[in-house]
Amino acid sequence: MPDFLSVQQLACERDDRWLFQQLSFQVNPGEIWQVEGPNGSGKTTLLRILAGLLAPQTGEVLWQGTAIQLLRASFQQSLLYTGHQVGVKAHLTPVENLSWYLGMYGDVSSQAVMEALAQVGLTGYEDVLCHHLSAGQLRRVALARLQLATQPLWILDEPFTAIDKTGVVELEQLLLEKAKAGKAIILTTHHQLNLDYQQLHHLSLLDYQAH
Ligand SMILES: Nc1ncnc2c1ncn2[C@@H]1O[C@H](COP(=O)(O)OP(=O)(O)OP(=O)(O)O)[C@@H](O)[C@H]1O
Repeated sequence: MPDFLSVQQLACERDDRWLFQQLSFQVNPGEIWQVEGPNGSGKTTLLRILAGLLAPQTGEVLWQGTAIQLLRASFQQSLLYTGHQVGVKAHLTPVENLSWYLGMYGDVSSQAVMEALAQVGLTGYEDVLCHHLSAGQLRRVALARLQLATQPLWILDEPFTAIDKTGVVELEQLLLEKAKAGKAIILTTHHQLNLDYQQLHHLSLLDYQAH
């Protein structure tokens, strides 16, 4: 049985500078991987490579044994990727955003959408246009997607940005619950995850810098 996601000998150069070299690791269901490193060390770049949005100079990413660039659509169907931007449409309400987003992955009942919004603390804001919401509330709309996401692999770039203390604890618990249910989660955050979980791994990009 091949690894779920296998990262092999990646190297990436930006502006004549190697961000990382000889970077290999394997991700399996139930694992959470926190990618660490200072500003500019290449965390977002690595996540974009893992999501198939950027090609590395060398190395490859295999999804269940096959290089992701050969899989394209089937890999994208298996992946939930959230970038730096919240990816929420300002001219739609939270309900409309979630319905639109989830519609791409199949039917989700409106009750499930309302429950997901309630779980991220947006009760009462379901039908407010998103451009009237605060930065943290917008981030929470994006996080409501995680409540409903069915993809087995999650790649989350800075999901804790703009989230208040209560939201941070709630998001940590959500990630834990989903990992225990079998999701594989790779994320970046400058926040120290407060998770007592044996399958939490730390990957420091400082260990893969060129010497
Ligand atoms: N499109 C691009 N073209 C050229 N260089 C880029 C591009 N995007 C990022 N870089 C460079 O790559 C390096 C790594 O950037 P990246 O965004 O991956 O870092 P990061 O570790 O995620 O940083 P932060 O913690 O600040 O979010 C930076 O030096 C940046 O200037």
